[in-house]
Order: sequence, then C-alpha cells, then structure tokens
Amino acid sequence: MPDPARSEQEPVAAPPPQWKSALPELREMWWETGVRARAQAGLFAVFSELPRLVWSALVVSWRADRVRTSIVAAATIGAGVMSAFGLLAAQRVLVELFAGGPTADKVLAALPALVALAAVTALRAGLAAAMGYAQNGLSPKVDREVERGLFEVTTAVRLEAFDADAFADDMERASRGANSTTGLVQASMNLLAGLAGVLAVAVAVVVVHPLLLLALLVATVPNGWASLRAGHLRYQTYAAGSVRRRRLWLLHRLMAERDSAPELRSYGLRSFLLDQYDRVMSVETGIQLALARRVTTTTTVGAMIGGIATAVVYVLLGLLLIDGQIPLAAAATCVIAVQAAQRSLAVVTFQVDRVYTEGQHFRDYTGFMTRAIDHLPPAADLADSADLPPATERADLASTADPADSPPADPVAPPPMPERLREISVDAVSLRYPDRDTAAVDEVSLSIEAGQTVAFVGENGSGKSTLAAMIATLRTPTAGTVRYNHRPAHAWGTDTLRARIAVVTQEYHKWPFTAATNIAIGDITTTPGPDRIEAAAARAVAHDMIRELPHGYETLLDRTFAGGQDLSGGQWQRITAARGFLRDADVLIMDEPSSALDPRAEDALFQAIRDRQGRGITILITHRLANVRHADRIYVLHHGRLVEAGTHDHLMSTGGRYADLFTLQAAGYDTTPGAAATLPRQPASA
Ligand SMILES: Nc1ncnc2c1ncn2[C@@H]1O[C@H](COP(=O)(O)OP(=O)(O)OP(=O)(O)O)[C@@H](O)[C@H]1O
Repeated sequence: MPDPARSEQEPVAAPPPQWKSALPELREMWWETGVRARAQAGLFAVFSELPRLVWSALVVSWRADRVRTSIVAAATIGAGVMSAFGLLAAQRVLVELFAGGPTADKVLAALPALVALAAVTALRAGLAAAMGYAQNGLSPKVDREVERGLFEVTTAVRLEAFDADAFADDMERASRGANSTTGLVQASMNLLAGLAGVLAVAVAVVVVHPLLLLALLVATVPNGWASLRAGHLRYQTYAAGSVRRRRLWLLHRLMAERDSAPELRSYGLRSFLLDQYDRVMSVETGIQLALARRVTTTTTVGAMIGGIATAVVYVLLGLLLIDGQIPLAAAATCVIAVQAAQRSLAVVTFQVDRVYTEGQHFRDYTGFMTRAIDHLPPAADLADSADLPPATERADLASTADPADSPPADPVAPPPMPERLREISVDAVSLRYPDRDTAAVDEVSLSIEAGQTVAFVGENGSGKSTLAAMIATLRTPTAGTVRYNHRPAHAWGTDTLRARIAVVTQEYHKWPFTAATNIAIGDITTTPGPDRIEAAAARAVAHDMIRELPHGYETLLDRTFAGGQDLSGGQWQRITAARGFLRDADVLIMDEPSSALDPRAEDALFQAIRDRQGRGITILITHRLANVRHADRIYVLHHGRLVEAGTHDHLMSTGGRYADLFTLQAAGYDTTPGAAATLPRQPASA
C-alpha cells in the first residue's frame, strides 16, 4: 500500500529513465570468435575439427613457400626420430652403467652409447634451430599470401556490398582471420612436432619393454585431459570477461579520446560516464570472481591427477622391477621417458587450443572469400583484374584446393578506344536499398549533353546522391538503364567509364597522405606533377591555404604521423574539390561541395564550376539554391521521383516545389521588415 503521508511530505525519487539505468546489449565482436568458440566447444568437437584445420594450414603454408614448408616438415619428423634414438641411447648407457664390474670398465663400455646420445642431442638441437628459422621465414610469406588475397577482394567488391551490415561484419572477421593464419600455421606445426615427440617416446618405450607403454599411458593420459580441461576453463574465463572488456573499451573511447572531449565537458557528462564505469566493473567483477573459483578448482584437480598418475607409474615400475619383469635400466629409462612425454604433451595440449581458436578465425576468412565472390563485378569490369585471381581461383583460395585443378579463366576483353562522353541518358532508373520498403530513386528519366551543367535539388533523402552515384557507376540500378553515348555501362566496362568521370562526394575521405598526394590521387594513373596539382588547388580555392601549412603541399594531413596536421571541415572540402578538378574529366559530379565553405570560397568555387559550362558535363548537387541559378537545367527530386525539371526562370514561373524552396531560402537574406510573414510554408516531409 502506498503511504499517502509519506508521498506528500517526501516525494519518492523517480527511478532513472531506462537509458540511464540499463546497460544496452553489445554486439558480438568479431575478434573474439575463436575464444568464444573454444569456450563453448567440448573436447570431442575440438578433436574432430583438428585434422581439417591442420590440413588447411599445411595447404596454405605449402602455397606460400614450398621449400620452407618442406624444411619444417622434415625437421619435425627428424626431431621425433632423434628423440626416439636419444631415449634408446640413454637406455643403452644405463644398461652399461648398471652392469657388474669395475666403474672404469662400465664407463668405457657406455662410451659409444654416450657419444651416440651426444650426437643425437646435437642433431635434435640443430633440427629445432632449422625449424625455427624456416618458420620465421614462412610467417611473412603466409601473411602476404593471405592478406593480399583479402585486399584484392575487399577493394574489388561492388559498393552495394557495403550496404548490408552483415557484409561489413563479415569483412572485419575475415581481416582477423587473415591475421590468424600465421598463428594457425605455426600452431599446427608445433602441434605436429609435439605429437611426433609423444610418438617417439612411445616407440622408444615399446622397444625397451612393451609393458612400459602401460606406465607411459597412465602418466600421460590423465595429465593431458586435466591440461585440456584447465585450458578450456581459461578460455571460458576470457570469454566471460568479453562484455566487460568491450564496455571498458567503449567507455575508454568516450572518456579518454579527443573526439568526445569537448561534448563531454560542455554537457557535463563526466559523472554520468564514471557511473557507467562503476556499474560495469561491479557487475562484471562478480562474474569474474565466480569463474576464477572454478578455474582454481579445476587446475588444482588437474595437478592432483597428474601427481597421482606419476605416483601410480612409480608404484607400477617398482612392482615390475620386484617381479623381475623389467631390468633396472629399463625402469630408469621409463622415468626419463615419462618426463619427456609430459613435456611434449604440454606442448600438444596448448597447441590443440591454439589450432582450434585460430582455426575458427581462419574459417571466417575462407568463408568470406567464398561469399565475397557474389559481390565481385565481372572480371572485365576491373581495370587491374590481372591482380585479382579469376573467380574459380578465388573460390579456390577459400577452399584451399590446389589452383592447378582450376579451369583457365576467360581472357579479359581489351578496353575500348578512348572516346569522350558526349551524352548521358538515364532511362526509367530505380534503386532500392536492401531492407528498405521504398525506392531511393524511382523511375527517373533524364538526359544530359556535353557542355551542360545540370543541378539535382530536393529535400534531404530525396535521392539526389543515389541518382548521382548511379550515373557515376558507383551503384548499379535495380531497374532501368543509364547509357553513355547511347551505350550501357557494361558495354564500356566500369573502369573505362570511371576514368572519364570525377566525383566529389559529400562524404569525402580524409586520406592520411600529404596535401599534394591528397589532390594527386584524383588522377593517380597519370602521376600529376606540381603544376597540375597547384592549378587544381587554385580552382578549388585551396592553393593559398595549403601554402600556409607548415610544410606547404608536403604537409601530412593526418595527426597519426609526426608533424601531421588536421584541417578544418571547410579546408578539407577545398582539398576534396581540388581532387575533383585535377582530372580533366568528361563528367564532373559535385555533391554538396560547398556545405562547409565560407561565402568567399563558395563563390570562387562555383565560379570555377561555371567555367566548365560549354565543355564537359557537370552535375551539381547542393541545397544552396542561389548556386544553381545558372544551371542549364535543374532537376527536382522528391521521395525518389523526378517531380520538376527546367531552367531556374522556368521553375520559378511555374511556382512549384523548387520555387517554394528557393523563395524560402532567399527570404533568409531579405532584411525588409515583415518579409518572413509572407513566406510559403510547407511541412518538411510533404
Ligand atoms: N547506403 C544506404 N543504405 C540504405 N539506405 C540508404 C543508403 N544511402 C541512402 N539511403 C536512403 O536512400 C534515400 C535517398 O538517399 P540520398 O542520399 O540519395 O538522398 P539525398 O537526396 O542525397 O539526401 P541529402 O540531401 O540529405 O544528401 C534516403 O531515404 C536514405 O536514407
């Protein structure tokens, strides 16, 4: 029952809103796939997957460097054989030393076996060194083989692939998988070496006396199981700490990084974030402590099992000795053998976990390489498709099958002769993004001729950038066709067309290069010199600004580098526009090129854009409608549909949507008293 007196006098504090109290779920992170899988997998699942994983590691390694792979394999087998010989030589030494007679005679008799033991030990050390050397050389080669394959694919897939969250996730996992490949190869080789060691001891023990194999099994099997179990729990502990680590990482970014620092201070978010930190730590620390107790119990049980097993072995050896089943030298050899086997077994159990976890990441990589094939354009559309393995081989990279089995790829068609773009016609073109109910661009038709400057205008989300992206061949229409000189894009080849089109996007990228390179990459194939770069910068009103930077055009535009500089939004926009001007493209698409520019820079930039009029095709997208007045034709989009088209004067005279938007904007500059009251008003989404 609520207490009315209390509620009147001391109001109960309202519970904090949900966004303040609840910690939202985090997405599973791709870099923890392996650990999580190992934490969840039983031993049977781990062992049943091992052969396949080790095999794929060997195939990758063989592809990367046959010589080094052969050396590692030979050294692994050689070291195993040497271990067996070493034990047999040790046993021989003990037999001689435990024999009757004067000590000097016994030592003399043991000498050949001692020499053999020394030689075998030296040879084993030599083989281990050779294996280490070969493995070190192998790692960079494996990295290169796998990473280059990945980058060839990630730089070639169609832009549409990035629209789906799942693809971006898939790609991140694949990057982790590529990094794991070296680990998988190394772990697989170490695992095989460990297994060879255990096998060698087993063979030597059987040669000395078959009954000793029983002692060896008693000493190793329970121990091995205990180590695997403890390893499993260690992975569980790590996986259980995952949420805490990710939340901390997130909070670290919010509380200790440059980007969030100003807002954190201006909104006074300090105690809010510190409170989140305290909450994460208290919840997750409890989970960690509970798991730590389980791990301690298991490792203690494991150690006890190991101790009991060793004691059982010694009792067994004692009984065999008393019974006269084995000589003293054999029993002593068995003690040495058990120690050697336990060392090798420790390697094996550790490497089993590594092979399994790294293998999960490697599987992400191979899976991605297979799936990415669906997102690749036809080979003929890739200018540098020579770098990219043909589709059959790409699938091959994933399946780790031998490429020699693949059928030869079709020869790539030669690129057509250079030809200027004189006309672009957009014919009933539509595009619907995945997971969207409505089309972003809906049956739009228009045509643009060389010499014309046209503008796409409309409210936010009306489809202007999407339409421009289709014209720039960055996106493929889901219906309709874009034709260039009356030929569809596929008849040209995407790269041939892209070489003739320059695009300045509103979501430009800040490339971590010098100012000069940031402009030069606008036409990377011709390696432009300083004159061209500076001329392009001047057209984009960037020249003076760049010259004032500490190292002028050679200033690095990324603060990650020593002496690197960051620029303001408007300064970056000038560099981006310069990049677009650098290439004397048949078609220049400028999507919101002046949103961050000051009025003087904006005016100069649009003057430079107007200078193109009468020569190439220029497509302009901007919300500042004063800048499109001079366009030869203005296309007005609304909810993806083309609703108006014409010159500025024509559209103003018809009094439609463009006229409303233009009048609204112009009134912002009208200082006449009462001007605002006469504005046309419309709901933004009407
Ligand atoms: N990658 C994408 N995935 C899903 N939907 C998208 C994607 N890009 C754009 N859209 C959606 O498509 C529609 C058109 O977007 P577009 O960027 O073409 O509009 P716009 O007219 O250029 O807008 P703005 O004036 O804000 O730049 C919008 O509803 C937008 O949310």
